Amino acid sequence: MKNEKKKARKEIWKAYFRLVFKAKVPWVWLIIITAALIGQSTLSLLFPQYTQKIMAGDISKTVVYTAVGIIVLQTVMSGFVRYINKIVIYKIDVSYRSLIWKRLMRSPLHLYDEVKPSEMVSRTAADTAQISQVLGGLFPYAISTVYATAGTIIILFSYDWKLGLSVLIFAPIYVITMIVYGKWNYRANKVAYDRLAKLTQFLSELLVSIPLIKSFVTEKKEEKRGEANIQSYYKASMRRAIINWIETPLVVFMNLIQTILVIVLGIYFVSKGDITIDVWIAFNMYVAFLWVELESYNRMYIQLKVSQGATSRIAALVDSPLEDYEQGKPLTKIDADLIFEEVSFSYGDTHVLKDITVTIPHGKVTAIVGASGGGKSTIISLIQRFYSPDRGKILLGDTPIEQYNLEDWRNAYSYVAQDSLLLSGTIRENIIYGVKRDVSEKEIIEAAEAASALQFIEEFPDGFDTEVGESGAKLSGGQRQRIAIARALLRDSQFLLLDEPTSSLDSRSEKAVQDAINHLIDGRTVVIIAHDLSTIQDADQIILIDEGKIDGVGTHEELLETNTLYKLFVKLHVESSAS
Ligand SMILES: Nc1ncnc2c1ncn2[C@@H]1O[C@H](COP(=O)(O)OP(=O)(O)OP(=O)(O)O)[C@@H](O)[C@H]1O
Repeated sequence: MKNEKKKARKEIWKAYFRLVFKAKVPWVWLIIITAALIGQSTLSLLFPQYTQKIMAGDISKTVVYTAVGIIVLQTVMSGFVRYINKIVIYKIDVSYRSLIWKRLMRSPLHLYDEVKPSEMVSRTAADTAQISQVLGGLFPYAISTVYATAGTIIILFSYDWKLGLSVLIFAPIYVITMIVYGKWNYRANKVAYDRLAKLTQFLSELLVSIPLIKSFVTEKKEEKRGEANIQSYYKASMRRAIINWIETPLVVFMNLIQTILVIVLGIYFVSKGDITIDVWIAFNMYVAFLWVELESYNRMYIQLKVSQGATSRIAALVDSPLEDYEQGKPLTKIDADLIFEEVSFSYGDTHVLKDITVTIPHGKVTAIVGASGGGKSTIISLIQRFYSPDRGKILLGDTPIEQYNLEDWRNAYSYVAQDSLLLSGTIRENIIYGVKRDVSEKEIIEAAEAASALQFIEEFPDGFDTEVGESGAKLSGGQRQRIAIARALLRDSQFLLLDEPTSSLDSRSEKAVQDAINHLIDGRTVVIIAHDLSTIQDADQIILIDEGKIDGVGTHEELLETNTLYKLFVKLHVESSAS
């Protein structure tokens, strides 16, 4: 257990170390801020010496002006330090946010299976802010505080070692108390942070599910769940506030004991003639200074501990492998048969595909059919190289597909999903999204027309300049699908992957989208997951998938003759259409 803790501590330091070198940390600014803080501490260390001189009756111009100069310089520097510090923190912030954003764009899809999108949001926004506070704020302060503490202790001893010892004897009691308190305070902080993260996750998930909540009339239930989360965060915050508050009386109490000790000992030494009153006053100022420094260790410790969660999450993201867009054979077209050779695949422990061996012929339409959850979409994901098979190979002709450059591979096909997502922006921007060549207005109009989308687009007052809203929310499902088909037409890939593009539509929209699909698939290699009998019947080849295995391959007629499951599938389909 102890060893594990030690290992975890070592790991977290390693994570800080790695992160420092992963992003563009503004080293020059960091050095400037650290130097400025050390300069400020040096002024603080000098000031009591001039106070002492004045107390001893030396009111020469040099002494008075220097003392005033120190105060003025300190005030100016503290403003400067605060300003520079903000700059450093923002610069670090921006470099980590950019780094994380780039990694999120280049991370393989399975990362998103493991981490919820709302958590990704908090990694990009909140976790990065914590790291930059630590690297840009805490580390320079820690260096200058260590410098100031060492300086104060040396000066205290140089005044009078017995008085110095009286302070130092008391310091361990203070440090131990503060470590115990610090751990307690850290736990309270952590609970509050965790509950805030839970509340944020809850809100981001629920707010995109409002239609679901309304249609199932679960508002009251969700109100209660939300209220429970809000209250739970409130309680943790209150607890944290009380524990934070305890710090003040605790420090005041210990400060009092220390001050009494210094006063009593001071009176004793002054009365004995060992030290003068001015030395004693300066000594007291240094003791007060030391307390301020010791207090800041406690705050830094808590900040460091609280930031550890964020650090390890960001380090895990930064260390996870990225998709490689650079290596691999160049490819312009997918122009050979696609061959699955004994392909098996699992999502974690869920075995989905088992020993799939099949050929998707070039230039033909292949329909994949089968019961829900059988693994049809997974086949399309494997073709897109979102995941790699656990066993077996997928070949283009006789070359394994992972040998091709990934960017070329993904540029070589077009994909239309079950419910196509659009991005906020205009209809035009969405139609040309991902089309990597210049397209004329005429081409856009032609693509929209072929996708049976022109009519509804022209009915909008702003036509192609109509804003589609977040994720295309201002359009209907059928309209979104037709825009996605227009996009696929403009990409003009010879290889198409269509994942039940009409599944979520009513029969009128389905008809419009079906017309668009017929335009799209004409003369191309197509893999289409289909549920409508007309698409299936027209396909050159049908692959019937059942529970991750291939149950039959052939044309509609062949399968009707030979495959019991297919016969049942068609019978059910005809019955459901009739009803
Ligand atoms: N990202 C994922 N992580 C874990 N399991 C997954 C993931 N995607 C799919 N699955 C599981 O894999 C199995 C096959 O899913 P897949 O989407 O390939 O089936 P499908 O035949 O396309 O189903 P449908 O017709 O309902 O779309 C299901 O049991 C599903 O729960």
